[in-house]
Amino acid sequence: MENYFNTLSLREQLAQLGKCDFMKAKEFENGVQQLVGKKIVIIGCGAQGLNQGLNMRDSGLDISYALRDEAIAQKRPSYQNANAENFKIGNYQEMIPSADLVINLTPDKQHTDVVSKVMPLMKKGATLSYSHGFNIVEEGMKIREDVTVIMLAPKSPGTEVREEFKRGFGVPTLIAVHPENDPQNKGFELVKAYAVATGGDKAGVLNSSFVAEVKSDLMGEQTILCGILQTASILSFDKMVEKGIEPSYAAKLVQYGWEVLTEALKHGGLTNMMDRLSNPAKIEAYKLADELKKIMLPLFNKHMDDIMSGEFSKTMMQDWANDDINLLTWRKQTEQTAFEKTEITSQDISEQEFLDNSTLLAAFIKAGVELAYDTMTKSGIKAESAYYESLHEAPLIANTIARKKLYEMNRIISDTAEYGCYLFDHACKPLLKNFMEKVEKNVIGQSFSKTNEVDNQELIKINEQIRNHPIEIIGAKLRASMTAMKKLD
Ligand SMILES: NC(=O)C1=CN([C@@H]2O[C@H](COP(=O)(O)OP(=O)(O)OC[C@H]3O[C@@H](n4cnc5c(N)ncnc54)[C@H](OP(=O)(O)O)[C@@H]3O)[C@@H](O)[C@H]2O)C=CC1
Ligand SMILES: CC[C@](O)(C(C)=O)C(=O)O
Ligand SMILES: [Mg+2]
Ligand SMILES: [Mg+2]
Repeated sequence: MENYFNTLSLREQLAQLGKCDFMKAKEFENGVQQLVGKKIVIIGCGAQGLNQGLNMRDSGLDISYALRDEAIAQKRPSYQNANAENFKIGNYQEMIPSADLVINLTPDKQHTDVVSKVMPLMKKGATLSYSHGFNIVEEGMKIREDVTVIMLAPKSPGTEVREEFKRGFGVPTLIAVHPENDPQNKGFELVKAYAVATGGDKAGVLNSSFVAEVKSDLMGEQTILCGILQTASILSFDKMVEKGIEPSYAAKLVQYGWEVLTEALKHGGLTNMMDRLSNPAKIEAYKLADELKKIMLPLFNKHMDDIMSGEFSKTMMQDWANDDINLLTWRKQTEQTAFEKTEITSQDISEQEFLDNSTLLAAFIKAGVELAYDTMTKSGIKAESAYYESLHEAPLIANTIARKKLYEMNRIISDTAEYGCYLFDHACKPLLKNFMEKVEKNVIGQSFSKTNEVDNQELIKINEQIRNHPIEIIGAKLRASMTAMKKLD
């Protein structure tokens, strides 16, 4: 098997990377009809498997689970997840031959093995689905010619796929049909119905390609979504403690600060998030973000280049072949950080106090979102996709940190995202050493506004620059169609 993207001509690479059509509500008029009465079998019942299955069943579809024999025999968490929700469960031999749609929601590392086992059992003309295109694009997996291959990629952790659905909303979703596997020309209608069943149509669906999904998803998760949040959490916590802020207060400020800031981001973009700061703090956050962008640009470019060339996937697959030695070591190290181990204070912190005392966190979000968006769009990824993959998803990841810090984020995201997040984090922290040495507690841990005045002309210029960044333009357009978006409880 060879990297599919690298086998394409440049023309075809650009065409697939640039495929990204924002779908109108009326294109979903048929609802879930195409899947009603079809037997849908999900393989794996983890972060995506469980939550997509629950949404699809609530949408009136026939959902059951195929688990590997040992998961059933040992009643592993996947079995317990499916069983507790009263889903029908069986092994591959029992479940796959009668399935019309098989949804592979096992970890990316397992896809070649799982798909190779499942493919001979699939009935003629059935459909196989993925939620991330790594196996097809980076590993070059070939699927039987009679099988239709589709992808529905929620731009969200699995837990939030469910939470947003329960709120009557959804998460932005990329859908695609693999051009090499659509023998009956039915993939598009099926995957549209699948998007309605998971709730994606309420938040925004992009008709995209496997290639565009993989290259943008890997970039978003490694940089702004998980990498930046991890790096900035650890550095900000350590800085506060070094400057004498009570550790339990510092831990709480970081754990929940991301959620407060990105809730403002979700509803009104960077403009609204920055407007929620005091004017002196906004100016300071803007300046810090500018510095951060200069320092981190080469790292963002490196991640994008390595993702595009296949270098990233090659090194991660070497780790797979090496029993995940790097992933497991880095996971353990993250569990041992002082931020992770510090109990949070029971003291109440008001929403405004979170905003006032987190100028540096706001700067990290602004720098990370704009850099991720700019790097992706300069590499051929479309604006809508880059927006979902940076700004819109950041709050959904922040929700996981608010539950149980970085442990929860890294547990909920895919192993692929977790690996890329650590890779970024380890390269980023040393780059930020000099920057962090200059940081004082007036930008993290305490309020900036008390001691500072505002130059009106400077503020006007900064407001204009924040509002006119291209991500704010596309964001306002996309959010205008998110009429069902709800605020956090
Ligand atoms: N995590 C997320 O939120 C997101 C994930 N995705 C994509 O969704 C897919 C699923 O990821 P995710 O939900 O994180 O996966 P998980 O890590 O949650 O694992 C899913 C399930 O796979 C089963 N599994 C593990 N190894 C095997 C194997 N060798 N054979 C069969 N089953 C196995 C596990 O059950 P058991 O070990 O009990 O058999 C587990 O319940 C990936 O392609 C990922 O990139 C896309 C968007 C977001
Ligand atoms: C951000 C990580 C992710 O891509 C996701 C939740 O969307 C993943 O692979 O888990
Ligand atoms: Mg993703
Ligand atoms: Mg991912």
